[in-house]
Amino acid sequence: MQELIQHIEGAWASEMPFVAYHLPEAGEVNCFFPKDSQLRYLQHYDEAGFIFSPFKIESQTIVFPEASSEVLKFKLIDFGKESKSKFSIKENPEEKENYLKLLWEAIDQIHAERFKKIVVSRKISTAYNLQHPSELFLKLTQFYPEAFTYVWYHPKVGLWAGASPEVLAKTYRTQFKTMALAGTKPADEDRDWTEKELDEQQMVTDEITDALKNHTENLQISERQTDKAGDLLHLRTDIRATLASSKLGDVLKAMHPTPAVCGLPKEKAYQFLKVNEAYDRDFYTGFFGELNMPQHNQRSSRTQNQENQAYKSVVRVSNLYVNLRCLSYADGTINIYVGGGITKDSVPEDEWLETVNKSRTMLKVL
Ligand SMILES: C=C(O[C@@H]1C=C(C(=O)O)C=C[C@H]1O)C(=O)O
Repeated sequence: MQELIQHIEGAWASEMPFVAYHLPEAGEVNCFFPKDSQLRYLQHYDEAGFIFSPFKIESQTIVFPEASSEVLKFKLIDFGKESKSKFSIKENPEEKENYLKLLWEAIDQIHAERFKKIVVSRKISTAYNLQHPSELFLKLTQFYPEAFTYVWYHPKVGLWAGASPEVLAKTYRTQFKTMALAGTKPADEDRDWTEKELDEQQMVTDEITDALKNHTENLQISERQTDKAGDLLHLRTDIRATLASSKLGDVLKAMHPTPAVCGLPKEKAYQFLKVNEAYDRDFYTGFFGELNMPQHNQRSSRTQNQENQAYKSVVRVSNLYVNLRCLSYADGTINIYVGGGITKDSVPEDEWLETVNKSRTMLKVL
């Protein structure tokens, strides 16, 4: 653990890129330390490494290639540091008014039947002196063991950190998994899901299923369930399929941005957001994670004349998550990114409150 902290702090102090991450419920932390600070972009989805992809489809995906990085694993130890942060941000009335205006605009457009759903968002900025990214990362792993937690840094981009509950794509050989995640309520709110929330989540399931139809076989859709993400609950449907002749890159192109983070119809919603959201989402609602990284499986095989014999197989797997419940940091400023899905039944004040609740996921670790 001490070694992990030293590695992260060493890279940070010498302004060298790194990523440290923890997959849901995993026993270890993985890290990439690229050997130089050149910014590399992904050319093809056959490459192996850790990728960091922005929301905008026309922008390039950054890769820390496996081949030119030091790739390390560290055992994760529960260090029992449950100290909640006292850090808070005062509500800014002007920010609230602007966001309510954006929400009304989105609702008006839905009533005018331009969209069925649109996910609007905002950025909350505050002065902050981030000294130790390893501390931030370990708190994330501690508070959100069920999420994909990470801290990512490149000197030419800045630092990002987060705790994402949302799988975009997992692959194991030809097996493909994703999920439709939508609908939000506080975990301590004792109420049923509303029609609005159920409808909103169904739209996401239908659209993802549709996008996958042309690229996969054997589509399987699970029952809908409630999923906990920090202090929030979401509705979730798991979707599995077999990748036929299509490659992961084609599937991602068909899926991203899903209606969990953009809207329906996709292209119109995307254009609306470009014009009406008064800031650049950057990597928020993009995706990130392991691309074609080796997974070592140890199995025992009993062959005809032999005793049990252990053998190792290596399978290349991908684990990509949507970049939600995240923050960025550069030059003494922290930005927390939050949004929510708007449908015809949305109430602006409730949607504002939802973003306030979502911001707590990151505020807790500051
Ligand atoms: C957009 C965000 O979350 C997404 C929107 C949700 C919603 O509208 O209920 C729920 C989960 C995510 O798919 C966010 O966390 O910023």
